[in-house]
Amino acid sequence: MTATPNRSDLAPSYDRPAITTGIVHIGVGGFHRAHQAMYVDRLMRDGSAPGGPQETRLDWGICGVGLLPGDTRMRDALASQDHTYTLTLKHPDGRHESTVIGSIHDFLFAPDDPEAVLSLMAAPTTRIVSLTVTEGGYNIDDATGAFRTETPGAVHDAAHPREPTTAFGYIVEAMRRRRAAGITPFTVMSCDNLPGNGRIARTAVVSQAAMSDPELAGWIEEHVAFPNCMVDRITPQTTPEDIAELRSDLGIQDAWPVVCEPFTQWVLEDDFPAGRPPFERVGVQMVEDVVPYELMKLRLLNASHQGLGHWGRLLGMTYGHEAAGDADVAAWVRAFLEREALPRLLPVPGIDLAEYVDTLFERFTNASIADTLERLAFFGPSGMPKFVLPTVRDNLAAGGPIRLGAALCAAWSLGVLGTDENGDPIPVADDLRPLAERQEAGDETAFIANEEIFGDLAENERFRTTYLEELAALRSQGARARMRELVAEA
Ligand SMILES: NC(=O)c1ccc[n+]([C@@H]2O[C@H](COP(=O)([O-])OP(=O)(O)OC[C@H]3O[C@@H](n4cnc5c(N)ncnc54)[C@H](O)[C@@H]3O)[C@@H](O)[C@H]2O)c1
Ligand SMILES: O=P(O)(O)OC[C@@H](O)[C@@H](O)[C@H](O)[C@H](O)CO
Repeated sequence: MTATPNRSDLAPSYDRPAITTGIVHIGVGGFHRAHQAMYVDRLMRDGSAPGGPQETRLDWGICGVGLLPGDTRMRDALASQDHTYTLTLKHPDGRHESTVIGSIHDFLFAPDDPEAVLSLMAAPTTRIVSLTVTEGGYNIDDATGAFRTETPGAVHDAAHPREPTTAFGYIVEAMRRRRAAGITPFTVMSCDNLPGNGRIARTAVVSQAAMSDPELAGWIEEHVAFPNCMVDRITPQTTPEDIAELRSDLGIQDAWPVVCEPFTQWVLEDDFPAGRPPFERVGVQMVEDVVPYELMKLRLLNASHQGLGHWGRLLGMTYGHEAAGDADVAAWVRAFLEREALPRLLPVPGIDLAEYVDTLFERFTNASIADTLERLAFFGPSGMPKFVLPTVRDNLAAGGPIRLGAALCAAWSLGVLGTDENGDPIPVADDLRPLAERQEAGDETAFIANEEIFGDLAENERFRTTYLEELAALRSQGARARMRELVAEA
C-alpha cells in the first residue's frame, strides 16, 4: 500500500501539512468525496496560485467522521494514504479524468475516541459541521415530518447526552460545550438529497436536544444556522474494477478511489454566521432561496432514478444507462416528468426546465459510470416519499394527473416481491416485502396503507383507485406493455 495515490502530477499543489480543520464532515462516503471535498480541494488549489490567499483556504480543511461500524473501512483506507484519494470523472465518450483530492486531511472513527470528535466539534476553529448520512439517517417520519424519538439511537443519546452515538447526539453535545464556553455555534450543513435538507437537519438536532435539555434546544433553534442546499453529482459505488483500472491505466494504487460523472452542481443558501469558504470562487451557486432548485433536482433527477430503477429492475436490467437507453423506459420517464412533475415545479432562475430534462437523459445514458439500478432503487422506502410522492400529492391537491406516479408505485410494489418479470431475483430492502406479499395474497391496499411511506394516500379515493387499476393492469399486461400504453395515453 502506498502512502498516497502515486502520481505526483495529479497530486494537490498546496501545502497539505499546513491544512487545519474548519469543516467536520459526518458520513464520508462516495458522494462527499466526489462533491464537497472536491470543491474544497478546488479552493485550496485556487488559493495556492502565486499571490493567492492560500492561508485562508487551508483553514477550511475537512476532518471526516464515521459513526457506523462500516466506516472503519473508510478510516483504514484513508489513513493508509495520508487521507488523499483519487477522484475519476468518467465521460460518456470513455475518457477518464483523474485528480488526487487532498482537502480531507484527517478522519476520526467516533467509536474509537468519542472525546476526540467532540473536542474537535467544540473547537472555535470548526465553523461548519456538514452531513451526508443518507435520507434515512435523519430519523424523520415521512408522514408527519417529526423526529422519531423512539429509535434506539435517539433514546440512548437522550439518556446519555454526554456520550452520544448518533450524528445529532454529537452535534447537540458539541453545541452545549460551545454555548458553555461562549463560542459561536458552527453552521450545520446537510448535503443529503432531502427536500429542505437544512430544515430537516434543524428538526433532527433541535428534537434530539429537546429530549434531554429543552433549554439548549431553544438556544440551538435561535442561534444555529442550517442552510438548505441542492447537491448534484451522480456517484456510483466504487467497484473492484475501478480500483484495478486506476492501477492499470495510471499506475495509481488507491485503496478506495471515487468515480463519478463529469457533471456537478451545488446550490447553497448563503447562511453561514460563523463564516464559510469562498465557495462561489469554485463554482458553487450561493443563493438566498434554494427551494426552486431543490424541487427541480429532486423531483426531476431523483424521481427519474426511481422510475429507471423500479421499471428497469422489473424488466431484469442491471444498470442505469441500460434503463435510460431502453426506448420504453425512457419514454415512460419523460412522460412522467413532462405530464406530472414539471407542471408542479416553481420557475427556476436561469434554468430552462425542458433543457434541464434533456441534459438529464444525456447524463443517465453515460455508460462509463456503470451506475447500478440497485443503488438507484434499493432505497425506494426513502426515495419514493421524497422524490415521487410529493409530486403525486401536489397533483392530487391541484387536480393534476397522477396515473404515471401511481403506476410507478405499483411497479415498485411488485419489484419488492424480489423477483423480476423473467423470474430472476432482485435485491430489495426486506422490510417492505411482507406488505407486498399481503398485497399479492389479496389485501390489495396493504402496500400503500403503510403510513410511514404513503402517509394518508391510501385514504385518498382517487389515488387508491388509480393505484389499484395500475396494479391490475401491470399484472395482466406486464411492465413493458403497460408502460407503452401509459405513454400512448397522453
Ligand atoms: N451518490 C450520489 O450520487 C449522491 C448524489 C447526491 C447526493 N447524495 C447524498 O449523499 C448520501 C450518501 O451517498 P453516498 O453515495 O456517499 O453513500 P455511501 O454509502 O458511499 O456513504 C454513506 C455514508 O453515510 C454514513 N451513514 C449512513 N447512515 C448513517 C447514519 N444513520 N448516521 C451516520 N452516518 C451514516 C455511512 O456510514 C457512510 O459513511 C445519499 O444518501 C444522498 O442523500 C448522493
Ligand atoms: O442517493 P439517494 O438514495 O438519495 O438516491 C439515489 C440517486 O438518485 C442519487 O444518489 C443520485 O445519483 C444523485 O442525487 C445525483 O446527484
